[in-house]
Amino acid sequence: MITHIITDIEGTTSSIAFVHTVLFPYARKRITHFLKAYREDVLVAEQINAVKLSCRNNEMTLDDVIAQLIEWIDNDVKEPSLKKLQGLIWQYGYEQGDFKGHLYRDAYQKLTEWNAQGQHLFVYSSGSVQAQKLLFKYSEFGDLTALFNGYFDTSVGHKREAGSYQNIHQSLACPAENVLFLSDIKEELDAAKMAGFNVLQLVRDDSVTVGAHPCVEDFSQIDISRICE
Ligand SMILES: CSCCC(=O)C(=O)COP(=O)(O)O
Ligand SMILES: [Mg+2]
Repeated sequence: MITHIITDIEGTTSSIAFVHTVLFPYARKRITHFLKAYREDVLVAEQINAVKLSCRNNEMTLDDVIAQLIEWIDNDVKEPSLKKLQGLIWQYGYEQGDFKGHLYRDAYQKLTEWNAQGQHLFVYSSGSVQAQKLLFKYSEFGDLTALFNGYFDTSVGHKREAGSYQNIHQSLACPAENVLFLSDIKEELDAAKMAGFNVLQLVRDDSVTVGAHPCVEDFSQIDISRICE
C-alpha cells in the first residue's frame, strides 16, 4: 500500500520549458550583478567558496567564479552551489511577480487529492529546497506548500544514484515498498527502484526517453491503489 509519494519537479509536476525558458534565463541574466552586489552576504559567500572547492581552485577571482557558474547554467549542471544561488535569485523574481511557478493542472489536482486522502507527499529535485518551496508557494494555483511533508535536494545525493533514495528512505518512517517515486527521467527511476521504491515514469511528450518502468502520460492516470510490489 502506498503511503508516501515523492515527486520530481521538472518534466513531472511542471514543464521543462518553464525551467529552461523562464527560470534558467532569469538567473543567468542576473547572476553577475547578484554576485557582485551580495558577495559579502554569508549565504552567497558560502556558495562562492563552494564553487572554488568544486573547481579545486582557491585562487579563482569573482569573475572566474561567475564565468564558471554561467558555464554550469548553459550546460544544466546540477551543481549544488549553482542551485542554491539560482534559488536566491528566483526568490526576487517570484516576490516581484515576474513569473509564477508552473504546475500542470493534472499534477495540482492529484496532489491535492492525495493530500486530502492522507498521503505523505514529498518533493525531490535538483533545484535547492528553497527553490522548490518557492515554486510551490508562488504556483499558478496559489500557495501549495501545505500539501507537502518535506523536500529533498542534492544534499541527499544525486538523483541518478541509488544511495540518494536510500538516504531519503532513512528519513521516512515507512517501508520502502510503501513509497512511490515519480519522475520523467528513467535513470532516476532506475536508481529509486534499486532502493526498493515503487516507481512510475511521467511521459508527457515525445522528448522523454521511455524506460522499463510503468508509465503514465499525466497524473490523472495514476491510481495508487493499483500499485503494489
Ligand atoms: C526547483 S525548480 C528548478 C528546478 C531545477 O533547478 C532543476 O535543475 C530541475 O531539476 P529536477 O530534478 O526537478 O529535474
Ligand atoms: Mg525531471
